[in-house]
Amino acid sequence: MVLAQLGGSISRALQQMSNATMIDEKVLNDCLNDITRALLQSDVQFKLVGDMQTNIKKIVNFDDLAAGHNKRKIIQQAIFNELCKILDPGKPAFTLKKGETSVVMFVGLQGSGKTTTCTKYAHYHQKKGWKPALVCADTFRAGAFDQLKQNATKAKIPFYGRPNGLRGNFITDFVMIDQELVYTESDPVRIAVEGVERFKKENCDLIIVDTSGRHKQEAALFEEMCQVSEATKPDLVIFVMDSSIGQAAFDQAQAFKQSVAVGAVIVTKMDGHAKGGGALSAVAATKSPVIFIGTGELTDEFEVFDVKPFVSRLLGMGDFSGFMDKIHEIVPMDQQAELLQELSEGTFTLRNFLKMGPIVLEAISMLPGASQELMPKELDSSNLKLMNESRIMRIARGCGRPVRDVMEMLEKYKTTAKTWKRLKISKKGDMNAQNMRNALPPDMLRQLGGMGGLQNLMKQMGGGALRI
Ligand SMILES: Nc1nc2c(ncn2[C@@H]2O[C@H](COP(=O)(O)OP(=O)(O)OP(=O)(O)O)[C@@H](O)[C@H]2O)c(=O)[nH]1
Repeated sequence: MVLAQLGGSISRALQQMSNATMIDEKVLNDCLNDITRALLQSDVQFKLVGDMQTNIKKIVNFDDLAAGHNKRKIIQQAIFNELCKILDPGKPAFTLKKGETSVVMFVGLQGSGKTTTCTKYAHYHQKKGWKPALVCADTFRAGAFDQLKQNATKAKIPFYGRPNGLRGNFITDFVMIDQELVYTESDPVRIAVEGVERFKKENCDLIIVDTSGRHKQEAALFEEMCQVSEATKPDLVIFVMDSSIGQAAFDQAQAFKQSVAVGAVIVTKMDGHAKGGGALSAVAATKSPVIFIGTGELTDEFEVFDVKPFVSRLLGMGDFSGFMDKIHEIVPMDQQAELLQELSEGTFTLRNFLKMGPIVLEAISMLPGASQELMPKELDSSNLKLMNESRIMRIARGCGRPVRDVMEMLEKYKTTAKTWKRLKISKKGDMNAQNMRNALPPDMLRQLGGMGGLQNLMKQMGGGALRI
């Protein structure tokens, strides 16, 4: 997972501070230096890091803190808040209104994942009862229209666009497709307007306009993007950003923000292993909220983004509400009672694991102490006793998959079952602080401020007990 390394480094710095017998200015400075180093190594912009350090020092002023104050907690909270501040501009994104047509335009650098994300966004809203449509105003990249057409067809979403003619010195009006002459259009403004008008007539309530990828150095393409925006008058412009973007992120994002009215951000490829700090800087540059993240190439590998649970997860403190949402999403209604029964007994069968698929690992990664950084280590070091060699070979032959795949699946199952057993969720689906305490590694519990800190955290995350 992107930012896993940064999250791990910050958690370790906090952990070291927690281990100190007394928190004084030196301990705080050491902790802040470690965090600063980790942020800079992850490509977070220098100025952002400097501001963060200054703000934390202002909040944690040892002269002002009376004896008896829990300095450890105040420092942790200040770091948490500062990380949230980078990602949260403090204003909500435009919300689509049912019964009205909204036009949403996607912009971003080349290859950031706009076309893929347009379909994900449309599909997400389609599932929620919207009537979305896709318009391909990317006449620059050969194959962009075909990609959108293919994605849209698969997701059963209406689309509009034309195969692109040649750009540059030659503009052709026709191309041969499947032995037929097809009229092409290379003016993205015209296509965007035609598409929006058509879908307005068809009473679509969410019209998504995909545009070409561009860099700030490409003045003509930036001008073209402004023209598409002026012509279609989008209610919301979404800046799509690849999470692996490095140091150049801040300037690029700022250039987009200065040219069109970026109102929200979607960060893609969060399933990768990039450092991710550049993406944090770019989000800050847009001063717009992140609304979704892309977690894979598939259409439903897309998550609503919430700042606090995300930062909490990044720091290894877990995202309980996200965990429960995921479980709710992946377990069919009619199977939930059976699963609850198993969870209440602290058991988790292989059958259940297979039913839920690999996505369960994603859910497990939201639990405290189960950071993405740690999980592969756990998987690699586990030894499965249940299955002997001949059984594994037989399963591999039976399903026509390599033995390695079977082994990998069993290892994943074992890790999942172990975490599940530790959690022991009640039959009603409650996960109370006591259960959590049992599930947490002792170090982590100390870092959260003991049982009291844990109870507070659970309150913040949606009540003392969370329901499935
Ligand atoms: N792993 C992963 N891959 C992604 C994600 N989102 C997009 N991709 C992949 O990124 C590549 C580029 O995605 P596109 O959607 O074509 O990007 P684009 O921004 O439309 O590209 P241009 O139109 O050339 O600017 C494709 O291979 C996608 O499958 C994601 O969340 N995770």
